[in-house]
Amino acid sequence: MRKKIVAGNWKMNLDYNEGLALFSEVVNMVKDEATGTQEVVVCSPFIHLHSLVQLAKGSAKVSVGAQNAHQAESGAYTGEISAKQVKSVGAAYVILGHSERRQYFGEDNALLAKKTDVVLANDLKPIFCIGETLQEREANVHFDIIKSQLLEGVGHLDAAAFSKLVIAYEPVWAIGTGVTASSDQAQEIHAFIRKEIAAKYDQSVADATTILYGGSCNPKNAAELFACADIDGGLIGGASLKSRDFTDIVKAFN
Ligand SMILES: O=C(CO)COP(=O)(O)O
Repeated sequence: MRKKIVAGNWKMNLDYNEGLALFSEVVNMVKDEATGTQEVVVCSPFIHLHSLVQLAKGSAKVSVGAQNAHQAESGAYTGEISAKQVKSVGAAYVILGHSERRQYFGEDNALLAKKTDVVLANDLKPIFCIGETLQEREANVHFDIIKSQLLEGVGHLDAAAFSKLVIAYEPVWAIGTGVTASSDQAQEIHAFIRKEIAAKYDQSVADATTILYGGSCNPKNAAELFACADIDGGLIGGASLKSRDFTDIVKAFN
């Protein structure tokens, strides 16, 4: 069956020492918790990755991920980081397609398809984000948007490659706003995503795909969201910056 995952996305927060201190607390707190969460992933800025991987050694449950990788294997791309470089420090995951990358850095589905290929070729697991804006939801085109983000971004993969992905549904209107999708709204979209995966591949691929919810997820609403049939965990922004809140979300799977 699919894995239950809680992932933190620190975004562009925390200096080096702050990140190490927070991560050490999370590793310690998560260690002893009885929870249905099978894997805890922390997606940090690049500067932390190597040290976090070292700190995570010995923790069966905690993995480390990056928040982006360039679509080229290597080359003259000043300021960029490749998937191979991320892999070389021992990270396991890379977030791709986050709405902040789509919005502020112009990443579209075609570019994200290339990034997905390079990330997979380097034996890293993409956490592939999709989700509609408020205007798209109000215009009632959110299902079309989500379907095209899914199919144009990762629909070119064969079933074996697709099965390495984690999908994250993050409605843009819920990110950092304090407005969470209701559990009914989130479950509706998660079930839709799973149905689309089944249509593209088959039911066994769909049933095995972890689909995370992200957007103002916090210790108060996590249990209700995670109890939904098609919600397999969370991608947590703001609340991942506080060890107690993040660990309480990890504990919300019971
Ligand atoms: O964007 C997110 C995670 O990737 C969600 O952010 P918040 O949890 O801060 O709303």
